[in-house]
Amino acid sequence: MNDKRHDWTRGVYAITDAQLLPSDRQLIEACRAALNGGLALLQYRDKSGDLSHRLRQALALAMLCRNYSVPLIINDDLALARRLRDDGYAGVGLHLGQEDGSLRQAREVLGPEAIIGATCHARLDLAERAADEGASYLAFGRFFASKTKPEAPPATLDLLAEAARFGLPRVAIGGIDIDNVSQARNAGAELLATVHGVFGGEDPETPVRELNARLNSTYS
Ligand SMILES: Cc1ncc(COP(=O)(O)OP(=O)(O)O)c(N)n1
Ligand SMILES: Cc1ncsc1CCOP(=O)(O)O
Ligand SMILES: [Mg+2]
Repeated sequence: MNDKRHDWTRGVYAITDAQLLPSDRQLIEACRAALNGGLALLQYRDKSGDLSHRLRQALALAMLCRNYSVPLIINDDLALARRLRDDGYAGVGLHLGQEDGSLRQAREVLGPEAIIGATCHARLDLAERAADEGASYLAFGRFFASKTKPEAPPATLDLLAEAARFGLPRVAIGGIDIDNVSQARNAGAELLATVHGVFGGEDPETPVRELNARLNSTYS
């Protein structure tokens, strides 16, 4: 991470989706537009299982994010995050769900500076364990109906206030869009993560700017 001024702990956290962005060109152009709108974090989320495809796309996104001083978060894949950091992309981090391996081990592999996020669903016990194992942020949700993961377990917004005790940035995820982003923010989320809220339309820059307009005045 080469720009100490970028505060990744608050704002819009966009997550890519291969169904919405099927080609390399669509992925890069959409992420460039979203970054122009002002992202706190960008996550590359690929479920193809094609490791060469994943490496090619992740390298392109790591180059792009470095130009904007925005950390790129790799979903699921510790080896890929490690490869990118070893290749000089110091801002690259990792997001781990409950089925994606040990956060403690990921912290040992990636070192103390890497951003490593954890899925906590609607459970404070998972948040406590993740915090103990070295998580950089805690993700809760889904709070609203999700087009991307309708099957994700539901959570209620009061959970976010309870999660303040861990002293880590709180991420809200699941159906986050311009109509409910203020609700999630006012409930305590510092980071607002979304797939369709940013990449579901034609031009990602506009929704990111609109989300930021709702959020910026709420941070002291
Ligand atoms: C910021 C953020 N929060 C939650 C998730 C979900 O992770 P996970 O439960 O591992 O599910 P998949 O996204 O891997 O299908 C996330 N990716 N990012
Ligand atoms: C990855 C993930 N984890 C819980 S909900 C979700 C999907 C978020 O996508 P959307 O913002 O389109 O609901
Ligand atoms: Mg996962």
